[in-house]
This record gives sequence, structure tokens and C-alpha cells, in this order.
Amino acid sequence: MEEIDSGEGYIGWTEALQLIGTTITPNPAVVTNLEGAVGQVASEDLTSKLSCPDHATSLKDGYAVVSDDIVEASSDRPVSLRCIGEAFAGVPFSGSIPSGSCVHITAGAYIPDGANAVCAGEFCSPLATAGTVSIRANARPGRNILPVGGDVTRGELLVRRGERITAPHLAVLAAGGFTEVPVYRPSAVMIIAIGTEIAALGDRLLPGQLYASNLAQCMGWLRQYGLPVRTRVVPDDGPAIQGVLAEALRSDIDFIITSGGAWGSLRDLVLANLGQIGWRQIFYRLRMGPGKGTAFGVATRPMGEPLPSGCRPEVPVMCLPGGPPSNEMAFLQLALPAIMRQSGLCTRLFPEIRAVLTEPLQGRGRDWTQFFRVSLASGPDGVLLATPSTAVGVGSGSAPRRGQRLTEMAKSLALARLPEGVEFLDKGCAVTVQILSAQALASPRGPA
Ligand SMILES: Nc1nc2c(c(=O)[nH]1)N[C@H]1C(S)=C(S)[C@@H](COP(=O)(O)OP(=O)(O)OC[C@H]3O[C@@H](n4cnc5c(N)ncnc54)[C@H](O)[C@@H]3O)O[C@H]1N2
Ligand code: MOO
Repeated sequence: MEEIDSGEGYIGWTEALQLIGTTITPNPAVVTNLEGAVGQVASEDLTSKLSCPDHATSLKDGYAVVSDDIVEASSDRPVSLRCIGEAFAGVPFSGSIPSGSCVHITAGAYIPDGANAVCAGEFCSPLATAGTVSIRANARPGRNILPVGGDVTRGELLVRRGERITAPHLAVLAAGGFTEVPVYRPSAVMIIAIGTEIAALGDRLLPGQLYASNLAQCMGWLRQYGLPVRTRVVPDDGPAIQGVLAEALRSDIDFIITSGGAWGSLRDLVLANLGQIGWRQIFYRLRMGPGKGTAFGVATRPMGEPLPSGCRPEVPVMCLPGGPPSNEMAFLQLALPAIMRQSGLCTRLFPEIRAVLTEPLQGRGRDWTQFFRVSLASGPDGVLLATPSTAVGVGSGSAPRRGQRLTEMAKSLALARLPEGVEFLDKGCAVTVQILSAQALASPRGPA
């Protein structure tokens, strides 16, 4: 019998990423308000329009002073200064401070002309003599003063083009004078779950059916990345599959994911039906595990019909294998990077760190990339330890396989990778680990 999975004609994971990179171009830019920008990708280098603060301001509530006046001040030998006015945040003192004087000041207030330090209120007491303050500590020049641009400086690069905008970015953007931000339009994605045995979430299960858990997971990731998602469930039926693909291509969907029906059985109909509607296949099958049965290509929107506004004539399509471990890995390693590239992302999707293996990892072959689900823990010397899961398809190649697939996937949000060229790593070796979520590094015991 002919071996259909010898890996012949397959491409490597890095080559697949390169092909995705050369096929997909970013969506057009749109302008969003600051609130809508979080999680989106900047479509231009964003440089500050303002310096913040625009004037030196006080960091403390206390007294603005001439530093030289209080060089000798201490609790034993306090120095008395004449208080000549007040400076509040938003209400500056209008004069200048001569030597021997001070101004009562609050945090955020402009430093009055002539002053070059602020003595915190804890070291100052107003005296019975009206308008006099006793200062019990010195304050070097610049003490408790936030200089001009101490938060952001006009012209400073705040967010790079292609970088995802985070909550702290909103702070610098707001301070830097942005109320609107140019971002790449986030891709609208349609996920089509294919399989006569697949029930849509919430539908009544018929005998032999199971819920579309793949679709739920992919939808969850896409929502987490702020992308609009639509979902469909169709049976293993050519006309039904073509119908829903045609619906997606007529709509404003930017990227299509199919799930299931992608291997080679009599009921695996996706590629044949994409062929019927005229797609251009770019790759099918990879030296990557799990996820080898993935296909990628582009489909063209119907000729002679107006393009949905802001949409391109070609729509990338990623066909994910149906088995949950493969489906998830192909989604995370191929589909999500592709969709985020289309949404403008230029940086790596998931951070990577090195950890020490507590069990050996056996890959499938020297020229394959193999991903293993691991849990992370801190070792004796603070070394990060990676322990492979043992569930079928998601865990170590050498450890005995037990455990549940979906449950294991939900428990550990880190993936060890055996890259091409490395087929085996022994216990105690360092391995590269992708962090899918910061929760992978959080203590399971709850808040500290
Ligand atoms: N001769 C071989 N057959 C198969 C191989 C192989 O190497 N040689 N690999 C198996 C693996 S592993 C996978 S994964 C699948 C990939 O092929 P398909 O994309 O055609 O997968 P399906 O047949 O549609 O489904 C496989 C499995 O997954 C369940 N499934 C499908 N969709 C969903 C969904 N949305 N949510 C949850 N579960 C889903 C489906 O019921 C099947 O149990 O090929 C194998 N065959
Ligand atoms: O490649 Mo599959 O996900 O059923 O193990």
C-alpha cells in the first residue's frame, strides 16, 4: 500500500511562515479613538506631539525653595523662609522666588521661577509668625522636581509601526497629545467548522455528534486579539461547503479558516471544494507536529461583483486539520500569525524563553518541527523547569501517553519546541518555550 505520510513533498514550519509572510499584506489603515486602539497594531510610527509635563513641576506637596537657602537645614538647625505665595496643580504662582523665600506648592504644580528644589511638607512647618515656614531638611537642586518632558518628550517615538498597542501605551499616547490613532484595520475572520459529526455550540447533539470545540478555541483566541469573528458549521457535503465559502467571499471577511476535512479520506472535502471555487494553493502538509495536515492558499472574490468596502480581491484561506491537538497547533503556529500579519503585526506573536526539561523530548524526525505542551515551574535555584504533558498528541514523544487532550491543553499555556535539526533533547537540556499566555508563568495558588 502506498505510504501517504512519508513527509515527501512536505515543507518545514519556518518555510511555511516565510510563504505566509510573502503572500499576506497588511489591511489598509483606519483611524480609531484611543479606547479602540488597545490591542490594535499601529500603522505608523507614533511620535509624541507634546512634551509632558510642558514645564518643570513638583513631585511632592511641600515648599518650592532656592536650594542654596536650605543647604544647612536639619531638624536640629531648621531654616526659616518667608512664604510668599501658593502654586497649585493647574494654578501657577505668577511671580519669581527671591533668595530667602519659598512658595507653598502641591504635586503637579509648575515650579515657580527662581525655585530649583521642593522640600516635602513632612520636613516643613508653618511658624506662628505669619508667612514664615521652618524647614528641617535640605533639598539638592532638582529635588522633587519632574523636569519638562519627564513623562514624554515632543518628537519621542512612543509606538513603532507594526507594534501592538498596550494599555501602558495608551498612557504615553494620551500624554503625548493623541486622541485618535492610526491602526491597521483588524482582520475580520470567518471560521468554518466542517464535519457531519460537528454540532454548532448550543445546538442539540444528535447521536455521533460532538460540539465544535475547535471553533470555540479559535474564536476565543481571535477575540482575545481583538479581531471580529464569524462562525459557521457545515456537514461533509460539497455544495454546503462551497455555499459557505462563497458567502464568506462575498462578505467583508478578510481571512477564512476552515477546520476539519483536510486529510485525505473520502469525507475530507475541503481542498477539492476550494479547488472548485478556484483557489490558489500555496502549501499543503508540513513537517510539523501536531498540525502536519494544514493547507494554505488564496481564494478570489467573485468576478464582476463590487468589492466590499476596504477589502482586497483575494482572501487568504487556512485549512486546519480537525483533530483538536493538530487544529490548535496549526492555528497558533500558522493561522494566528498569518491573521496578525494581515492585521499589521511586525513583531513575534508569542514571547519565547529558555527552560530546562524535566523529561526527555523525542521529536518525529530530524527535519521536523515538533511542539510539546509543557507546564512551567520554578526549580531549586530559580531555574525555570518545563515538564511535558503526557496526553496523546499534545505531549512528550517518549513518556507514556495518558491524560485528556482538551483538558491538558487548557491547563498548560506554554509550548516547548524541537526545531528542525533537533530530533531529541534529554532531561536536563535547555529547550525554547513559547509563552501563549502570561498565565503560564503565574502561580496556580492565586493572588500573592
Ligand atoms: N491515515 C491517516 N489518517 C489520519 C491521520 C494520519 O496521519 N494518517 N492523521 C489523523 C489526525 S491526527 C488528524 S488531526 C486528522 C486531520 O484530518 P482532518 O482535517 O480531515 O480531520 P477530520 O477527519 O475532519 O477530524 C478529525 C477528528 O477531529 C474531530 N473534529 C473535527 N472538527 C472538529 C471541531 N470543530 N471540534 C472538535 N473536534 C473536531 C473529528 O470529529 C475527528 O475525530 O486526520 C487523522 N487521520
Ligand atoms: O494531529 Mo491530530 O490533532 O488528532 O493528533
